[in-house]
Amino acid sequence: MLEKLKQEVLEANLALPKHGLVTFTWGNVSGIDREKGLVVIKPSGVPYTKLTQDELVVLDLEGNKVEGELNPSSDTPTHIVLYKAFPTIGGIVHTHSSWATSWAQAGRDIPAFGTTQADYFYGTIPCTRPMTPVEIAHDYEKETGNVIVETFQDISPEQIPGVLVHSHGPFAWGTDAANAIHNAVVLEEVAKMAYRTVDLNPEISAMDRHLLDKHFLRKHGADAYYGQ
Ligand SMILES: O=C(CO)[C@@H](O)[C@H](O)COP(=O)(O)O
Repeated sequence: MLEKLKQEVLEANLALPKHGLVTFTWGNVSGIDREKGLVVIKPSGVPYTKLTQDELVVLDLEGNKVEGELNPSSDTPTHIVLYKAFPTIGGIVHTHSSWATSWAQAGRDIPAFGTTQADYFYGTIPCTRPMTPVEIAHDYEKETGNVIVETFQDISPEQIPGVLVHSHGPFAWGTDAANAIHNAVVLEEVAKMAYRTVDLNPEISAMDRHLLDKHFLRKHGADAYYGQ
């Protein structure tokens, strides 16, 4: 079942340690087959060095396990909420990557200070509000998805393919698992750059809108400024 998607999700999970985005078993990647309404995700707590395609878990969008012997990632409810709320995304990555997690723990949005961020994020990368004691006690992982959706009520997930979950860490997404990994790597890099930017110049403000538009809106399409 879903062999091609499983291969994509396995490769994306194995890319997490390769890119230095995870320590031990932290983090997880999933992908979705929209036609079948099925999600493939990493099993919970399994070391990446030992992860195999057969250990991936398949679930439906109600969270019912369809295939797999192991328990799915503990963050599965978050992934499912996001797949339901953001119908154009095909893959989701969660990490505790150091720089992005530091912004999440500080409860800070990451403003767009430069073209590196502007090429992938059309402005500020938001941090969610803190969750309430009731939300935490009720179903932390599902409520994490809900607070991300709340944060994006006026933001396009295609234009800002990532978020910082307050007191937890980053989630990134994309058209598929590989694209979500790409956005997760960029998120961590711009989190590092932004910290150093503010450290070098505490008075710095977000980048000029015209430059942001040029880079985000003109990076793709017929008159793209970048690539072949
Ligand atoms: O934040 C947490 C646990 O507190 C999770 O995001 C772990 O980092 C990954 O959990 P699994 O995907 O292995 O269940």
